[in-house]
Amino acid sequence: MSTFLDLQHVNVVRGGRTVLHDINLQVAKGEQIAILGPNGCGKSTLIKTITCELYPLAQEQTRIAIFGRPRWDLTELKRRLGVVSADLPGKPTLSITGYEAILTGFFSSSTLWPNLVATEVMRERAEEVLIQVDAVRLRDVLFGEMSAGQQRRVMIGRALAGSAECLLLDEPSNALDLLAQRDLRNLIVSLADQGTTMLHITHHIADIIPAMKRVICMKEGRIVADGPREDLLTEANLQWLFGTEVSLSERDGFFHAW
Ligand SMILES: Nc1ncnc2c1ncn2[C@@H]1O[C@H](COP(=O)(O)OP(=O)(O)OP(=O)(O)O)[C@@H](O)[C@H]1O
Repeated sequence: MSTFLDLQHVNVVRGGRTVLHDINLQVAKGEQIAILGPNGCGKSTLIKTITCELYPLAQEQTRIAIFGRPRWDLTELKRRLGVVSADLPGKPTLSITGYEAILTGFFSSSTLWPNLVATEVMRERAEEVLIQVDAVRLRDVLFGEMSAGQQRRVMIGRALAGSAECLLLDEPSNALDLLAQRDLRNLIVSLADQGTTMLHITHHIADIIPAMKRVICMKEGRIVADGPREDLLTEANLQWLFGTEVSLSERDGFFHAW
């Protein structure tokens, strides 16, 4: 199986402090992985390192390869990686429709600026994506008038439109109500069924869908465990990871923690 990501001995500094320590991580194309860890342990920093928004310290042993390549044109990399977070997109996105928001994925832009002309092929693909992410009803709704759950759905469509080969999901279910969380989870299940490579950061254990067979645990800037979900989604491990009492139950392959 070919490799999506290969990080070796990666250290990242932010604000003068090392926040990622000696990260070693290999991800094959087609894998679906959950990343868990307490606030501030470096999960988002890891995603930003993969998207080349942050760079590791240049050290002798450090290696970073994304889709097998150490160097990237950032526009091309942005197209091949679909990042979806809970952050509100910029102001220009708020006044475009769901359909237009999906089209912006082809240009990695925040809106359809006048110089960006969508081809017929792009338009057809955007219509397909609306169906793929079950957002046809949001086609003509202004992004700024959608609920947070609807916006997340369209943002996943935007990421997929540009033919992203890997989805990097950074706590996309934050601030969603129970129904929107479930809808988003179902969408992630269907994308996993289609073989989409995914790295999914979440604080909601129930978001770690059964297809995510590999779980990575981070603590204080380090990967402290990387293994099968059945070994790591245990009360003892989550208690140790988060430093608090955790009760866990399982139903239909989904875990619930409280
Ligand atoms: N812009 C920044 N400048 C300096 N330090 C930062 C910056 N952003 C984050 N950090 C620091 O980097 C460390 C890792 O932060 P990061 O956001 O990657 O953690 P996280 O695991 O994603 O947290 P959370 O679960 O709260 O989103 C933290 O100590 C944080 O304070």
